[in-house]
Parts: sequence; C-alpha cells; structure tokens
Amino acid sequence: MSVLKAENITKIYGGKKGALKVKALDNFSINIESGEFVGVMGPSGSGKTTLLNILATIDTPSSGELYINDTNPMKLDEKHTALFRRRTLGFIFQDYNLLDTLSLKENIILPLALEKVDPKIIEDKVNDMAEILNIKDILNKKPYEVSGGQQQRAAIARALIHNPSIILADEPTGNLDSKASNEVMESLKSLNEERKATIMMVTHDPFAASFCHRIVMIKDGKFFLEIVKGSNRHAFFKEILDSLSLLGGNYNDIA
Ligand SMILES: Nc1ncnc2c1ncn2[C@@H]1O[C@H](COP(=O)(O)OP(=O)(O)OP(=O)(O)O)[C@@H](O)[C@H]1O
Repeated sequence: MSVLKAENITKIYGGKKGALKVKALDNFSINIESGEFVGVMGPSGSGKTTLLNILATIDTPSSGELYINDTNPMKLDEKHTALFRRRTLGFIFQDYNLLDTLSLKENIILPLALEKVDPKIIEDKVNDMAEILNIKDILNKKPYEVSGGQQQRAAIARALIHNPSIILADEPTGNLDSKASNEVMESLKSLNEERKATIMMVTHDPFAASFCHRIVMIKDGKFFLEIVKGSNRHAFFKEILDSLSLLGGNYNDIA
C-alpha cells in the first residue's frame, strides 16, 4: 500500500520582480510503500530540503501532485492541512527540536496531549516508546541534562507516539558522534522492523543510509539513481559509497 506518492514535482523559486529563477526540483517522483525505510541522498543544493518541505506540507510545489494516504494535502485549506500534518506525519530533525523547559517525557507526550488523549493511554504509550528507545531512566530529565543521542531518541519517541503514517527525518545523525549515530539508527531500524514504522530519511551520512531498505539519489533536483539493499548492510554501505562518488558534488572525494 502506498503511503506517500509524489508525482512529477517541480519547484521553482524566485522569478518575481526580476529575481533569478531557481529550479530546485525538476519533475521528481517518489513512491513510498507502507513499512518501507527509504533514504534520500544528494549533494548540497540538490533539492533535498525543498523536497522534505513539500512532503511535510509546509511548502507547495510549482507543479506536480502529492498524495499521502491517498489524500492530496494541497487540496486542503490551511486549518485542515495543519491538522492533517499533525496527525499523519511525524518529524525528526537534525537538532532534535525538543522544548528545553519541558522534561523528555513532557516533550514526548506533546502530540497526544494536543489530541486530548486519555492520560492512562498516554502513560502506557510513553512507557512503551521509552522502553523500545532505551530512555526509561531519563524520562524526567530536561533535554540539556542528557546527551545528544538521548535527546534524539526522545525526539524519535515524540515523532512516533501518535502512530503517524510516515516519519520524515532530516539528517537525524547530523549532530551525533559515531556511537550515538549507531544507537539512533539501530532505534529507527527496530521501530521500522518491529513497529512497522514507515520512514523517509534525508541524510548525507552513508553509514546512516546503510540502515535503509533503499536509497534514492537526487542531483540538480532530478532523480539520479536508486539502490536497493540486499541481505548485507556492509555490502550496501560499500554500494552507497560507490554511488555517491558517481553523484559528484560534495561527494566527489568521499570514496
Ligand atoms: N527560498 C529559496 N529561494 C530561492 N532559492 C532557494 C530557496 N531555497 C532553496 N533554494 C535553492 O534551491 C536549490 C535546492 O536547495 P535545497 O536547500 O533544497 O538543497 P539541499 O539538497 O537541501 O541542500 P543542502 O544539502 O545544502 O541542505 C538550491 O540551488 C538553493 O539555493
């Protein structure tokens, strides 16, 4: 079952009052099925952030169609788009985006509190998420009292607690050292495998990308190539490095 389908998305910035036009996305299409874990990679300026913003329904394409669970969010009014985004999507950011004045637990339950879910159900869900993300012992701490990796795992719990149809992750390991990156990626892998979370992750990091089922590469706003993981993550990692050197841009000297 398709959860997210973007068809021939083109995004042109500028062009008003003589400003230079930039084609950030050029007829780009992607389809994500339920239960998939898909990575998107591309050099700096290739259109990844533009794509994420459009899929996140916070920006609109110049042309093309977007369907999330068969709904075209571009056809909703502003209020319904915001509600649709809150209920259907989960977000993970490079810098965690946790509220510093709240404990990790309060941060995690925010999406359910907004929906006025029964406190008993909230308690069960937060404990379940904390267990799988290994943050049970630090739930009452504030974000600044825990490590970056722990903050990111709390942010993942917050992204997932309302059972969104798809998680959109923007460089989730971008601020983490290799040990914390590994823990975060192992967490995302378990949530994908055990909880059937559907995930789309933008990343520059070939190690993080090797946890995905397939990687879509973008160049100059266009689809460049796709690689699919076989049974072995190490072989996939090598294949990602090889493809990145083909992709060029800031990946030219990676392999
Ligand atoms: N608001 C904007 N106005 C004009 N041009 C923009 C705007 N946002 C992005 N661009 C341009 O669109 C192109 C794609 O940018 P985008 O930020 O989507 O790339 P990216 O792949 O996310 O890059 P990075 O990896 O460096 O974050 C670039 O040429 C960029 O300069």
